Amino acid sequence: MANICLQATGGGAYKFADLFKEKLSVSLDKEDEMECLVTGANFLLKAVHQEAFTYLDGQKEFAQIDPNDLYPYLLVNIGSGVSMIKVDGDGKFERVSGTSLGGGTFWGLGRLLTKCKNFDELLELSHQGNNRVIDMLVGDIYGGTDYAKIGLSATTIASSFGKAISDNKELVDYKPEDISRSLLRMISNNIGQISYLNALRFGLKRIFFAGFFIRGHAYTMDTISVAVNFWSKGEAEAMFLRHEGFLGALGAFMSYEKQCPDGLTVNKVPQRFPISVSSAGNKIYCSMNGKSNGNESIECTVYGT
Ligand SMILES: Nc1ncnc2c1ncn2[C@@H]1O[C@H](COP(=O)(O)OP(=O)(O)O)[C@@H](O)[C@H]1O
Ligand SMILES: CC(C)(COP(=O)(O)O)[C@@H](O)C(=O)NCCC(=O)O
Repeated sequence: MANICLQATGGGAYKFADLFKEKLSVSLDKEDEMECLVTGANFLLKAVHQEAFTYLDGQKEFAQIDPNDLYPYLLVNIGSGVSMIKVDGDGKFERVSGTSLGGGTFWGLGRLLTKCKNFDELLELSHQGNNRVIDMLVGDIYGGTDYAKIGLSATTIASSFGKAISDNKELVDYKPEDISRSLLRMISNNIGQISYLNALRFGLKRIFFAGFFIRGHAYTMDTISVAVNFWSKGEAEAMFLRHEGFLGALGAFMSYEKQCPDGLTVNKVPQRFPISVSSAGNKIYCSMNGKSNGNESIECTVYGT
């Protein structure tokens, strides 16, 4: 069997390399995860029409991104954990921060606390939940009133899951949907806050949130947006990417160009839309056809030799 080599990234490219080789005779060419995330994000933000959008109060608004005025920005990738990367250009970046409280925390704690069998079920539950049942609000502490002097309204979460200490209840007394909702808010709020602080630290105006954790979920995006808005006192805005979960894969895919400059003719994107990233005989395609209505997916096809 011919030896196929695939560009791969992330921990899995290391963890499963032997398995791919043994079972499929496929070699994994390991591409750096941060580099791939940045390459993927830069490509999408420059080439895809209506890639970035804001999301607040259920309103999705596409952002006009000028490819010539993209940098610097903060890229926040929420996978199992969270990486925060300051991006200054193509291939120019620094991972400035991160947090271990990420998508894995939401899914892991959620699984333990609710017995949900999969991520989608847990996410779905959060739709119906009410976090006030479990979260301790400022009003719970201040007898129903705001703490206006320091800018905290009665409905602000004072302590995530804090009500569980005073309720004399057991886990079984809480509804899984309320637990899921509190958990989602806790994780999303925390990520939003740390991201904003890092943007502030480096004077970055734009924060793009991506990663498979987001999954276009309204409440997740809303919570992150509110957190960024709250902590920045309205100065900063969270932005999301339509192809949020595929930055790394896209970056790894695009590294074919770097790996095989002679054997592959990769066309530069001639215009922002429609996309025709690559064409290499019968080896690689990355295309998005037709007029954009904001809902297309990008198709990437890789053929081994
Ligand atoms: N169908 C799903 N199954 C499991 N996790 C999912 C799913 N959809 C979204 N997620 C979220 O994505 C996270 C993993 O993101 P991913 O980018 O794949 O991380 P990693 O790079 O660590 O593999 C999970 O921790 C979970 O929060
Ligand atoms: C180690 C990782 C880069 C791996 O990426 P992931 O698979 O989570 O997408 C990421 O989980 C991470 O940045 N964790 C946070 C570590 C920290 O800064 O505390």
